[in-house]
Amino acid sequence: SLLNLGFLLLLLLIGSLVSESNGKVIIPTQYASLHLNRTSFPPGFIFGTASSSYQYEGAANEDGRGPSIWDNFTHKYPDVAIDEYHRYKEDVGIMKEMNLDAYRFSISWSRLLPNGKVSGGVNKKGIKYYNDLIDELIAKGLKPFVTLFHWDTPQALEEDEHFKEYAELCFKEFGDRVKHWITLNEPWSYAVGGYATGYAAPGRCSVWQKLNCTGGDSGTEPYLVIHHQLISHAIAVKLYRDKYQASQKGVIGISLVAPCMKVLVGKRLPKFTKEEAKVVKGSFDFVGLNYYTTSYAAYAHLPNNSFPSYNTDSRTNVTTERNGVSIGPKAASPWLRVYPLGIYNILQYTKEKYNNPLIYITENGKDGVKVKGYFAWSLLDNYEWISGYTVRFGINFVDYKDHQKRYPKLSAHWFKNFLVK
Ligand SMILES: N=C(Cc1ccccc1)N[C@@H]1O[C@H](CO[C@@H]2OC[C@@H](O)[C@H](O)[C@H]2O)[C@@H](O)[C@H](O)[C@H]1O
Repeated sequence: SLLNLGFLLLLLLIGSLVSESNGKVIIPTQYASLHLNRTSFPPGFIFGTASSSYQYEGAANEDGRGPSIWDNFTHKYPDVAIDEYHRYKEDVGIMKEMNLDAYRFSISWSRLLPNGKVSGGVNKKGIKYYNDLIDELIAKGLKPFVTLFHWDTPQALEEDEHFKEYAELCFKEFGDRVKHWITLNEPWSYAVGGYATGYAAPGRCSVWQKLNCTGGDSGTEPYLVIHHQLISHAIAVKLYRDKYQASQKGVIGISLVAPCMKVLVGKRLPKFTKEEAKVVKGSFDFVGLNYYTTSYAAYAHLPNNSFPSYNTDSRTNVTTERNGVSIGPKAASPWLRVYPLGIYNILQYTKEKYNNPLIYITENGKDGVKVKGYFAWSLLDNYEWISGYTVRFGINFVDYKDHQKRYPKLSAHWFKNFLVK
């Protein structure tokens, strides 16, 4: 089924990319004859789509939601996103219509805890929204896969850390029906975008890099942020395992992209204490892998007197081409090339290096290992962080000029037929 999953990703990517540009999908002949459908996958294999609260919900200042660092970073934009807060029933209907099995979404921390902490008050309307969404998914036969943190830190918390009590609130309020928890989405992206390059909220980096940052230290902060995210993740997993897993019978993991970082950072790399290491080690029932693309990496010499920065620590120059030849067909985003073999490679690497863990592809994906599920990013075109609405990752089109109306792209039709039970 590795071959099948490889072609699945390729066809979905081609379908979603080609159809958005000119409406026609030309599946190369060598794939057109593929009788690919869900029966090519093990029984119980989960097919879903993924989203996140800040990119989908909108209702940014409605029903008691507090500001997140992204509201701050984008100066209150987007208020609407794609309005899933008001249209979730319609969106669950689209998932049902597409024969999907599951929906991966994230909870807005600042919608539940507008001031970031339980002591600051729990927003009952926020609790109600997620109960309504979870109940609607289950009523339509879809499994909720819930991400606790998808980058939208409550602005009130920029100063300190209360992830554990937020996680406990979610386990208490939703854990009777949510059986798949993802603590963090891509801690690497959050730390690098937010603290090494400043391209993402809260927009910090070393001022000498001239990347429009107002403050920060790209040589130390990205590592501290990842370090504390991993500890927060592990503490939440320990809480779930100690207090909730026996009665609620769910599983908990983390969604990662796959950078590798060791010796080069030296003493700037924060150390885990013995107690911390004990809690972090093995703190997952499954690994969520987010795969988008693969790039070339060539050695890049760093002049001796350079200031330390995450951005140069790997001593590599990452490119999409080698000797003028692209690694794969261009996709909608400048950094994205279609390279299905990359998902095979990262899955095999994860299997061999991390003792063959259970894996869900939580954003775009593939197989050859214990892969239990595949979530396409994304169900709908949405607010794509620093690219706003200029790139479209949805397998359903959203008409931003006509009240966020949803329309299936050709890839949605293809996926629906692939998923017929
Ligand atoms: N976006 C990332 C990781 C990343 C970070 C900075 C630059 C490139 C890629 N990961 C996942 O990719 C998805 C697609 O990412 C888009 O890729 C193209 C970029 O131009 C755009 O800004 C980004 O949102 C996001 O919507 C999900 O929320 C996120 O979990």
